[in-house]
Amino acid sequence: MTSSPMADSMISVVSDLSRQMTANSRYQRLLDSMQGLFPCDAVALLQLRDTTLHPVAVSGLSDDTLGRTFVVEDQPRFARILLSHEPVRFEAGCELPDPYDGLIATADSPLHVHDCLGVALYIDERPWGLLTLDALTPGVFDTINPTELRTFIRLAEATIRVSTLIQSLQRQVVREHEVARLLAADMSRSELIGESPAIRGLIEELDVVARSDLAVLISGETGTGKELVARHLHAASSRADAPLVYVNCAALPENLVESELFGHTKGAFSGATGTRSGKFELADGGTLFLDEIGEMPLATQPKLLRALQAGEVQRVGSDRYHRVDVRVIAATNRDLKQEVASGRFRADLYHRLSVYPVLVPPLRERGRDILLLAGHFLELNRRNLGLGALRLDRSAREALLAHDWPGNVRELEHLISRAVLRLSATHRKPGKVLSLTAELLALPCDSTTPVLLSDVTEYQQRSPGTPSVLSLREATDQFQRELVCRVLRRKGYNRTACARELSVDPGNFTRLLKRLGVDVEEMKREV
Ligand SMILES: Nc1ncnc2c1ncn2[C@@H]1O[C@H](COP(=O)(O)OP(=O)(O)OP(=O)(O)O)[C@@H](O)[C@H]1O
Repeated sequence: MTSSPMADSMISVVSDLSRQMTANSRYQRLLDSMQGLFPCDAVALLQLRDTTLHPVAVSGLSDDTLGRTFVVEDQPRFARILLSHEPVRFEAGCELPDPYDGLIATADSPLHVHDCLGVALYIDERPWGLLTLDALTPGVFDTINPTELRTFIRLAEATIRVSTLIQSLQRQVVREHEVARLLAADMSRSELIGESPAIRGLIEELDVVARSDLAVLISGETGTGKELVARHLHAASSRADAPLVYVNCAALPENLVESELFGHTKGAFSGATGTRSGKFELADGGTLFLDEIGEMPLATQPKLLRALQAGEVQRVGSDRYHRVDVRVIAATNRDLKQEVASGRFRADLYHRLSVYPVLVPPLRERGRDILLLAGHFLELNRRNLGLGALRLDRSAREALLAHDWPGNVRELEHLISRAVLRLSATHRKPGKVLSLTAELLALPCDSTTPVLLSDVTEYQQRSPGTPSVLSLREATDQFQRELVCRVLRRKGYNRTACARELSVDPGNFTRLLKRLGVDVEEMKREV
């Protein structure tokens, strides 16, 4: 039995359908079969995205063709092919400009003698893109059998259909994994510990507002538990089975804000190597938590406001809008009303976000909750370090209750972790109940940045010029100032990079600079 070239090509393309390969290789193999079957010097497959054609596979055209795009409006040949449901042929003498002018890899004769043929491809009745064939020999397309061409086009459409289906399933799997990861993180930490009237009142209020979809603005000093409050709200809401997506507005680089929040299409900007969903899309059906909202630059606030008002987002580089169903919770340790008054925060965005304002009380107003929380952190550390029972002795309890906690619950958490670590280094006997004393707690004056007491002592010994009468607070500040300046210089005055290096939240880092009186702009000028 003899086989025809058409039958061989069909068998090759059809068997590729059931093979595992990337969309690009699938398309490339389709074009190779096409070039073997029909007399031509170049073939190309172009995908229509909005109003532009993007080459996704080429054969016989110069390598850079894949990096180009063709605006349909500027290319009358492509426009004509897209409008037709039949193959469109452009004879050698056709006056319309050739989009591949200069791109045919083997061309050594003048381009105007080309024969071109193009076919629009349809997937689910909608135009997907087009296939083009170019030949250097005029009239060569006369020999093409129209039935074979039609058969091949249907096969090409089936290949594209399979490929897009596989891609969308892969995207769905990636999204589901991401959602599952976020859900697991949500489940883990949303319990708010506290029995004081301040915390009981807060929890009652949260349980009421959780049932609604109102935008909540959580305010409170640093480390009071605003993120935990957001987790609690989400976990108690009807959206608990959908993700809570976290965005740190202080850490969003200004040039990437839009792409982080709304996503981007492939090639939207240099570095955008693939299509990516933004935080809004990831939070669809769930909650978007905008932490440190007060740090969001004024220039980006209108973009956020627009998305919140319209309930739809546009990926960077795309003309299309996606509807999203997102509940927004924002948090700040700034006085946002004051920020509005001084022109640093937009009033309209403030009103949009603060439909239901919630204030998280500072730790110093929670009375004996300090001891409950200390017990909670002791237990966490005990488990992590595999220790036996741990307790606070009387001196430790009194010291904890007497301190005014400028760094709030986070300060307490760090303090207990350090003390347990010190204790575990010296007492390793199994089965013994270990007691934490006030001395071991070594309560610092400020712990927004966890600096060890030993670091400060070492600093004082290293700096002969430092007067020995420095208080612990002064010595700590001086040590922090020097450390911060050193890291700033090393990191080219990039605050985000410095915050990362010092393991400090970027918002806290900015506040630390302010407190220490470090003026980055001034430092730059001095260089
Ligand atoms: N009531 C609480 N019960 C248990 N843990 C708490 C409580 N409040 C805060 N924490 C813990 O204290 C730490 C700091 O809390 P969180 O990060 O929520 O504070 P924050 O107010 O968002 O801080 P920042 O203003 O710096 O962003 C976290 O580890 C959190 O789990």
